[in-house]
Amino acid sequence: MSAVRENGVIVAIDGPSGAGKSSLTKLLAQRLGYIHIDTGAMFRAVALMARRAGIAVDDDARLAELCRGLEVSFVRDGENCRVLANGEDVSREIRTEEIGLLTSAISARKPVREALLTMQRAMGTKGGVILEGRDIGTVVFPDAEVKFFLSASAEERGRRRYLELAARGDQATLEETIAKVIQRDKQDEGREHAPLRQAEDALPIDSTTLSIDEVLAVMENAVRERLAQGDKG
Ligand SMILES: Nc1ncnc2c1ncn2[C@@H]1O[C@H](COP(=O)(O)OP(=O)(O)O)[C@@H](O)[C@H]1O
Ligand SMILES: Nc1ccn([C@H]2C[C@H](O)[C@@H](COP(=O)(O)OP(=O)(O)O)O2)c(=O)n1
Repeated sequence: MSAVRENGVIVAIDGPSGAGKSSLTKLLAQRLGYIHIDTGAMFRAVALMARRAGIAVDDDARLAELCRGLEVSFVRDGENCRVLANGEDVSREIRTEEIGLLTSAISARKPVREALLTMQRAMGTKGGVILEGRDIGTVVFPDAEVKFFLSASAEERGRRRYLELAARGDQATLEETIAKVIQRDKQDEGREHAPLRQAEDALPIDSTTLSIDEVLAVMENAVRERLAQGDKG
């Protein structure tokens, strides 16, 4: 059990694409007054900048150089959070399915993981943060006080992503979207460095048949129970 941190505890929410990590992290952060750290957005920013620079996904030397010169920051914009890469608002560009697939490949590269690991630990060490991603509870903050592993069936996650894309005018079919979700799962789970997996001490939540509010209630209760324990020393 780690010493009480300056700003509160660290909450880790890991899980596959479409499980609800971003939605729940945003809501839980609002409920707790915590900072929301979208680590996926950080990897997406790297992928966007690499594509712009024409860097191949396996060119580790150039990816390492890119990361050394990259600052990813989050700026509150009312209810939402803007993602800045070296000061440029890339919030929309990083959310395309093309960047999502490219990110899955680039995030498997060791120099990229090492660079973002340093940034993520610097952002969260004092606590009072909720980090969402694939390896928060296993690699970034193995001593996080509260860990969740949020999942859902591939079909349900594909359906959610399909509805999200359709709302943005994307023409992808449901079948195509489910296939892409499964492809990303395989890439995220099968890579050598920091693969997606459930931490042994994470609370698993299968959201396949749960609403966002039902998942939020489970998460908020678990965090408040842990905070109460901390008060007892
Ligand atoms: N439990 C749920 N039930 C129904 N829809 C959900 C649920 N959780 C998330 N969603 C929806 O699914 C889509 C993907 O959620 P998101 O939070 O982006 O997942 P992730 O960050 O894990 O990829 C969003 O449109 C979101 O509103
Ligand atoms: N901590 C993290 C976060 C994301 N990634 C990788 C794996 C994902 O395929 C991409 C994009 O992550 P993101 O969370 O934005 O993707 P989803 O919203 O879950 O579809 O980045 C990672 O390797 N480690």
